[in-house]
Amino acid sequence: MSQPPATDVVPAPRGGVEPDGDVVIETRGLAKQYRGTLAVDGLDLRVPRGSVFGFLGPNGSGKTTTIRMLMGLIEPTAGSARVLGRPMPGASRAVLPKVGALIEGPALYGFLSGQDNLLRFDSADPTADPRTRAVRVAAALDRVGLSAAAQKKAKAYSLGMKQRLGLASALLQPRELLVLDEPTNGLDPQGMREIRGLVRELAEDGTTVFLSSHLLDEIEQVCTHAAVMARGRLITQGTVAELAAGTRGRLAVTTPDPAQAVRVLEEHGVSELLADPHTGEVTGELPATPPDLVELNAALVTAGVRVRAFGVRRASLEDAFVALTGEGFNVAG
Ligand SMILES: Nc1ncnc2c1ncn2[C@@H]1O[C@H](COP(=O)(O)OP(=O)(O)OP(=O)(O)O)[C@@H](O)[C@H]1O
Repeated sequence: MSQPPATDVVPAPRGGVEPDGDVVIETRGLAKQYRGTLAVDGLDLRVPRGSVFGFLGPNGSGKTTTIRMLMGLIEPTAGSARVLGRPMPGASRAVLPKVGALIEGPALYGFLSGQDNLLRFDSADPTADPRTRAVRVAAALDRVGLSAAAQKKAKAYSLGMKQRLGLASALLQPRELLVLDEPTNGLDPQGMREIRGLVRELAEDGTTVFLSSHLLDEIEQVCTHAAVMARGRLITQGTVAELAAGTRGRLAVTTPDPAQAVRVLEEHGVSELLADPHTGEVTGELPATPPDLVELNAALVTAGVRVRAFGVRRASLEDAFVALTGEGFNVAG
């Protein structure tokens, strides 16, 4: 039998990112125009295989529209998208069986049990083998921790349980890629923790997970990589560590003398100073060559500023977002 010749030629990484073969989602100039709204504008996205990729942006920034194009549910106005190396929507039939997707909440029948919902999903899949159906449904329920509630009607499930059942439906078949649109939306902190734990476990098993969120701390907690969207445009993408390292971190001083503190800090090169009159906290951006923090603190005290707390806050993705867009990460409705 003839084998393709072995080759050790690996395509050169472009711009420090993974070679093409290791990218599960790639878009070029992807755009979607609705009447009067450019929902997605010239998107170049690269999602490395094996990553937990956070697709981050305030409400209305174009995340769902992008996901719908990636899943072949709507046609782009311009540009192209490849998922698992194949063009979308053209190759939907070949690609979608390898992708588990949960978009805008699971569509469940409330009057059916969790188990019966999954049996129904599975029988609607023409590629699913009916002989192994019961086993696969049981395994999916077990995977998301719903075995004990399998016989309960879905309408009696909590929101978190419904979301987990939705995830189970995406896990009935082995998947190379999971696409989750705002998987923790509306969940309480416990429900969020459960979903985050599940996402981590799935990633450990080798599934690439692409999840959208408008919650920065969620992305920081669970994702290895992220892309930041604002108003339909990609602001940046990379590893979460790289994104957060793009900002220097903010100095924070708590004091009953904020006006004086602002003056002293300004003299020492601290910029973008903000004083919160309610908490007495003064924050600011340290200069590129930061002053010695011990001396800075001493300068405040010498100038008569009473210092309750003093420190540098670790740069977060939120800082990165604010630095990149010049706007706060407020959910824009
Ligand atoms: N079917 C549609 N027709 C017209 N405009 C739309 C349609 N779908 C989305 N939009 C608009 O496109 C923009 C992007 O919406 P999209 O839902 O993709 O954002 P999002 O980041 O996913 O936000 P959310 O988290 O609120 O869903 C918004 O201004 C929205 O109003």
